[in-house]
Amino acid sequence: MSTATPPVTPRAHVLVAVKELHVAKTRLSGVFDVADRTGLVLSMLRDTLTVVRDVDSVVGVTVVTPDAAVARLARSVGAHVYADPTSTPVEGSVDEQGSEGDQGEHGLNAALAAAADHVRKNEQGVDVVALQADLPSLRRDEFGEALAAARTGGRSVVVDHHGTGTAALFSCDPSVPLDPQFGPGSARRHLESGARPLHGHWPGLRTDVDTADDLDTARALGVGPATRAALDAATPIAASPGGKS
Ligand SMILES: Nc1nc2c(ncn2[C@@H]2O[C@H](COP(=O)(O)OP(=O)(O)OP(=O)(O)O)[C@@H](O)[C@H]2O)c(=O)[nH]1
Ligand SMILES: C=C(OP(=O)(O)O)C(=O)O
Repeated sequence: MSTATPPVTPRAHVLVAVKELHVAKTRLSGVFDVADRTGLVLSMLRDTLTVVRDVDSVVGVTVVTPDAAVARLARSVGAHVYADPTSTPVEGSVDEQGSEGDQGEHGLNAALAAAADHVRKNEQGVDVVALQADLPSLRRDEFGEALAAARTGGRSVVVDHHGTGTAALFSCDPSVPLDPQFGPGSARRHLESGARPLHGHWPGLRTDVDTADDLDTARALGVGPATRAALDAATPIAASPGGKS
């Protein structure tokens, strides 16, 4: 009789954080007005979530946000919603909301850490991933390969295409906190805090869009259908007569 331990089927829960839309993508304010920036953020989020939810080992996706429109989009593509514990609650019912106690920490990393704790409390043994929300060129096979590479243990990171930011942060050991340290220069912080760099040719996964140059890079790689439609509908400021602001 075999005494071999059956292989553990990989199970990952992906966290995607999005701030209030009206203050999103400020680095694109010279290219698009706030309406087009909002449309672009939502379309990139839709494309990112649509790819990720179809990856075999992904058993759940949670969008971490204080924004009601972002929450509605998340639910429309089958994601859960976790309201930022550090900002005004999302209108209407949310799946979960950070407690008042989280008010002591602020911003993105507090929100992601709180959401990761919540997911791990409810889904024993699941791997947790913090993934950027602005990956319009992300491909299913890339994310599947990165997840498989992360599963070799512990906490790991996919560095972005600039070599300074973080495209994705993984913790594949329930005893290892995700410990998100996103923000400018986050790749160094994640590596210095012990995350393993994951090496793979994943251009779509590594191309998060924050600047006009990033957008050109993503366009060259090819973007998802929602992002393509948003870009086709947008009016770049330089192209409009008198310039929109
Ligand atoms: N839920 C949540 N998401 C955040 C917060 N701060 C930033 N984010 C998200 O984290 C990612 C990186 O944030 P930033 O680079 O600061 O914001 P951005 O909108 O991408 O771009 P800029 O405004 O040009 O800096 C984006 O997807 C943001 O929407 C926060 O406090 N809460
Ligand atoms: C937040 C980050 O990146 P960006 O500001 O480019 O979205 C990051 O790389 O940690």
